[in-house]
Amino acid sequence: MSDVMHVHGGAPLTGAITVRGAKNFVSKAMVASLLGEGPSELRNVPGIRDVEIVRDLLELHGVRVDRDDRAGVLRLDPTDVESAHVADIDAHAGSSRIPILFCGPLLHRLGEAFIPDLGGCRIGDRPINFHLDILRQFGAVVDKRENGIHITAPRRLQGTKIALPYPSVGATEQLLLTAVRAEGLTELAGAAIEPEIMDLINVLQKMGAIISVDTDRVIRIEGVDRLEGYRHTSLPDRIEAASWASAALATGGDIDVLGARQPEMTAFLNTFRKVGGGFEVHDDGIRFFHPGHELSSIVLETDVHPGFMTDWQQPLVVALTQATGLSIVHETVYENRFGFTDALRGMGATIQVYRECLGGHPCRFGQRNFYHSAVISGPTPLIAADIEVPDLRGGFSHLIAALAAKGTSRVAGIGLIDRGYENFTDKLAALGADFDRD
Ligand SMILES: CC(=O)N[C@H]1[C@@H](OP(=O)(O)OP(=O)(O)OC[C@H]2O[C@@H](n3ccc(=O)[nH]c3=O)[C@H](O)[C@@H]2O)O[C@H](CO)[C@@H](O)[C@@H]1O
Ligand SMILES: C=C(OP(=O)(O)O)C(=O)O
Repeated sequence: MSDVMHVHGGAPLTGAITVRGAKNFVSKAMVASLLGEGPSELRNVPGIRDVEIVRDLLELHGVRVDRDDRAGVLRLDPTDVESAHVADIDAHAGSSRIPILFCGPLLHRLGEAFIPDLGGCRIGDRPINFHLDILRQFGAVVDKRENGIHITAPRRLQGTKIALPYPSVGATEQLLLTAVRAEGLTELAGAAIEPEIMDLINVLQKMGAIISVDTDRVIRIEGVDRLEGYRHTSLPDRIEAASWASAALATGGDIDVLGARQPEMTAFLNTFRKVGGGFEVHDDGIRFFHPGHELSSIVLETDVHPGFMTDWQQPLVVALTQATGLSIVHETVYENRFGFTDALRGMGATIQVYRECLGGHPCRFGQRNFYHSAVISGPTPLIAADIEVPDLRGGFSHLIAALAAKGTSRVAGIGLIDRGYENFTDKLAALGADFDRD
């Protein structure tokens, strides 16, 4: 399929679509299957590229993967896990953030692992220093190579006490996937507590792990000698759900997001309401709609859970171009997540980015050279343009902008969006969008 879409915008998106399992959970649960003695079964798995990447990596390590795409079921059998050939793994360099999470499970099973350089969205430097510090504290030896890292465990990994300088999602998952089979107790202070992490803890507990989570971001794990396979149904993708909600608002539409759930989206729903968006939580999902009157400008800071998630920011900014007055958005999780606003400016949006922390609280990126605050002045009608998709969420935001804009936009690099949005062109068609993807 072509990587270019021609979008004939200017009409509201209306109708119902379904979201399935969360990109940021399913890929981790797939890695967790490596820890089990027997097969695991994961349900509500979306057909996105990140799932394919992790499936390939698991297969390269000897995991047998059977899938039923329609039903969204993956069966993962790690009985014959073996070291993969470095050259094969190397081919996955730059593909996603997930390979670094193979460290703990592979060290427990094989005593060594080669991890290719990571990919994922280029929205900041995204170092892996917390991950490596954690692994070293468990007793692993890390050797940096040209295209990745080689990591070994000269003896069984030992439980340890760690405090994270920032509640990193990936580093918390690294710790969980390593501590569950390490010898003795592990305590993590300053842990991330995103819903996807809580669902990973559900999976690990089903496998036989002993994990407790305190309300003060402290997680304690008692290592065990053996874990079994699991059967689990993924929580829904709250980022995809919020993306469609923002699309409804930006295009003046009405989208029923089947599968979306309220508990993981509290912070988003509060903000959506403050902007003036309407929503209705029902048994099968959440319906999001434009209220038919003016939208309100807001002041917003992204944050770790339970705050307003950074991955919700880019789609919502498009909707804020249609709100009356000045909105301020302070991005505190990534230092470089406003690059996508260049294209929006080219489409008629009035958005200025600043180095200062404008949201109210100083963050790690203040007084440095990072344009991590944005002021959006609206409402401004959007006009069609030629756009190049920069990353996953920025790309979806550009699509929303093209759908809201009158005229025909050419959106290139659309394949990047497949990494995290299942069948998005079918869903757009179901919502009445007018486009060609040749
Ligand atoms: C696949 C996946 O689940 N991706 C999500 C995950 O990314 P990911 O797990 O990569 O994000 P982190 O929570 O680790 O990153 C948060 C911040 O910590 C910094 N950091 C992180 C690790 C480290 O070793 N050193 C360090 O400095 C990062 O540069 C960033 O500024 O959580 C992010 C925050 O909710 C989401 O935006 C991503 O969608
Ligand atoms: C930043 C994201 O993903 P990743 O960590 O996979 O790059 C995202 O999903 O918005």
